[in-house]
Amino acid sequence: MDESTAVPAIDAIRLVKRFGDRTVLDDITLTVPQGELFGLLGPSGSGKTTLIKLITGIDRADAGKVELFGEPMPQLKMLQTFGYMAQSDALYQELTGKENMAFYGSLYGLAGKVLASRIQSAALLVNLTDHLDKPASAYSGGMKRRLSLAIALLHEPQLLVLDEPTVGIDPVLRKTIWNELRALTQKGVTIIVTTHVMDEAEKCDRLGLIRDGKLIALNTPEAIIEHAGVHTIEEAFIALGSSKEDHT
Ligand SMILES: Nc1ncnc2c1ncn2[C@@H]1O[C@H](COP(=O)(O)OP(=O)(O)OP(=O)(O)O)[C@@H](O)[C@H]1O
Repeated sequence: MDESTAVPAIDAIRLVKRFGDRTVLDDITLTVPQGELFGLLGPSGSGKTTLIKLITGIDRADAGKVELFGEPMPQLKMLQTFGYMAQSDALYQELTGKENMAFYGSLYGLAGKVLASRIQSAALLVNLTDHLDKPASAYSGGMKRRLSLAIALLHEPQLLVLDEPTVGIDPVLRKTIWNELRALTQKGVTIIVTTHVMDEAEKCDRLGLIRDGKLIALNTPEAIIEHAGVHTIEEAFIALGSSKEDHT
């Protein structure tokens, strides 16, 4: 491993985030090496999105720090480094799929033939090629998610930050997308993804289990299963990760 790949893609150190007097993230330390497919798993409200927002610099921590590729966050120049797919789609409803992609692509400095070819390949990946000329308002929820994913991929970032990317996407396409995510990591891209889908969690190189703002497990899926003394990630998640909030 050379010097540049030895720098972790994500280095989050002792992160604390409070909303009012409520501590939503409590002393989270997490290092994701380059090329890893890392999954964040946790009950609803456990703090996954908040952690993602601190990693991308969208929100600031009350304590602790985040570095991406050795650079402290937040930092404007780092915006080129990662692609972010938020939980809610930030699409222009009146623009077509292609126009949405062209708009976001231009924000990343893409233009001309390069932009056109990136739009085509990203659209192909998420199976939207035949729908590129429809307005986003005419897309289903799953199509909007796919368009958002395509946008996150457009500038071929070194790091992909995906907050529940496959919600509303059918199982066949989900599989295709996960195969592609794996292919991207094989090219050295780092991916951090939040998910509620257990078979997706099992595809990750390592998982972080969050509960009530604390990282309660951080390991490979196999090691987490073994440590919890169960047979599947779903059982491990229930054994380690269930909270009262989740059973209401
Ligand atoms: N801006 C905010 N102001 C106040 N509380 C917030 C804010 N953002 C998040 N929270 C609270 O922080 C906690 C963690 O929220 P977060 O969205 O990170 O959870 P999550 O694990 O991503 O949940 P889900 O799986 O449902 O998306 C929740 O209790 C939420 O209500």
